[in-house]
Amino acid sequence: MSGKSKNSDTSNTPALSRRRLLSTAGAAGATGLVLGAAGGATGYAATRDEAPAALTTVGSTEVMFHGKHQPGITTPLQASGHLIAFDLAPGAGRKQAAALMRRWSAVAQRLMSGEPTEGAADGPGHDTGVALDAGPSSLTVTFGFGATFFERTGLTAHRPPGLDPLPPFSSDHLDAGRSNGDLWVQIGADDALVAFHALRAVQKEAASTATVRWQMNGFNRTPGATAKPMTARNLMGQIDGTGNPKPTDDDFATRVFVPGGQDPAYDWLTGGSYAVVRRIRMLLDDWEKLPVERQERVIGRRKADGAPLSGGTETTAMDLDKAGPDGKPLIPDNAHARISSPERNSGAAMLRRPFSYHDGISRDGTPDAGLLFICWQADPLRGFVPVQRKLDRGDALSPFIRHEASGLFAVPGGAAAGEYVGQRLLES
Ligand SMILES: C=CC1=C(C)c2cc3[nH]c(cc4nc(cc5[nH]c(cc1n2)c(C)c5CCC(=O)O)C(CCC(=O)O)=C4C)c(C)c3C=C
Ligand SMILES: [Fe+2]
Repeated sequence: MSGKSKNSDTSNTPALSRRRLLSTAGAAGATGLVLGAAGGATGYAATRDEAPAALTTVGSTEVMFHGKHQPGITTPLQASGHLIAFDLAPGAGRKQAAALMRRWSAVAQRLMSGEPTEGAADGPGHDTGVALDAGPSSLTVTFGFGATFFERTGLTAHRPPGLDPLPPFSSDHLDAGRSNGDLWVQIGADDALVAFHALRAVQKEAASTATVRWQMNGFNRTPGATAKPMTARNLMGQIDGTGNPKPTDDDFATRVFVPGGQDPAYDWLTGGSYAVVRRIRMLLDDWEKLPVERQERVIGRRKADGAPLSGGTETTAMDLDKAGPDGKPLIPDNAHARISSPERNSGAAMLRRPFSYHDGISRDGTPDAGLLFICWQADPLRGFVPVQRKLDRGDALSPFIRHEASGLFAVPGGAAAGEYVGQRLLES
């Protein structure tokens, strides 16, 4: 696995990075927990010359930048994530946006392969050194365009209908300042410093072309923290992601990626996808007061192992018709998993790929924590929108969550070698 892409859609020959060759972080891989314990308490300082050793799988795993689809969509969840949205600066139009996408793509490619950025010491491309000792660590950088990007760049004829604004939902408590944006970048990595390094590089390259509109930070479980790989848990403690479409499903690609052969005006989006981003706060003080059996009825699945309340294991299909001895359905009528299931939504499905977030404690003492819900689909009107409409009308989870920010972005297909992301739109 070492040095190989985990993303089959973007897999390619792995590059041996300079950073990896110079790395002394391999010592962490070799000594593992010992370094973890000592390093954590006292910091680590080499006391004698130590031969560089191979990086662990976590550090050395590289996801390819070039490919049919952008990385960060089917890539396994990473431990650390940053979302950042930009607005084009006054006076910046199509030409400046194209130059920015070219710069961002070059930076993303270098960082994802474990190389530092390149640039003059006093320029935006100057590497900050934050990730110097680390390998690629499954870094992905994914770029998207919001509806307003097309007006700003004079490309409204190429704005796809899938970018029409999301409808309002009764449960929305949206903060406009933390919603939408001309450009959106999703960064994920299995090392927090590698992810932060990429965030700074992306922000600095935006230079005078685009200004930050909002930025959010998230996390997931660290690879290796569980005895076996498993579906992630969220901050409510639930196993979250079980019902996701699987890359092995026959209809996976048609559900998640925009097909070719549509209106030529939107050809640039072939192989791309739409990302719906929602910052959903969890009202954890209320949730944690519920006994586990009630929590399980809210979702319709068991907390310990994610199995449906109709029986079986996590991977057993939910039996929505199965009733208990009292004649009532074992998976309650308002259970979140029932209401959101494709079976109850004319097949509507999406690939959920979230990060958890914790932004500290609010003045009232409650944690500002929840889910940076990101879902991917070929068409939001056949993915997020119908499902959220239905959830909005009677989901048992609703009293325990609050949608606080929202974004919808068209994410172009992956860049071919020698191309930058979005080139097919910006040079159409
Ligand atoms: C509109 C889409 C969805 C929002 C918003 C949403 C928020 C949300 N969900 C959980 C926790 C769980 N969701 C689960 C399943 C599930 N959720 C959605 C959609 C939205 N969730 C779908 C399509 C599904 C899959 C349904 C199916 O096919 O069975 C589950 C069960 C496990 C799983 O399948 O992933 C949990 C748990 C939270 C906490 C949350 C907002 C904070
Ligand atoms: Fe859900």
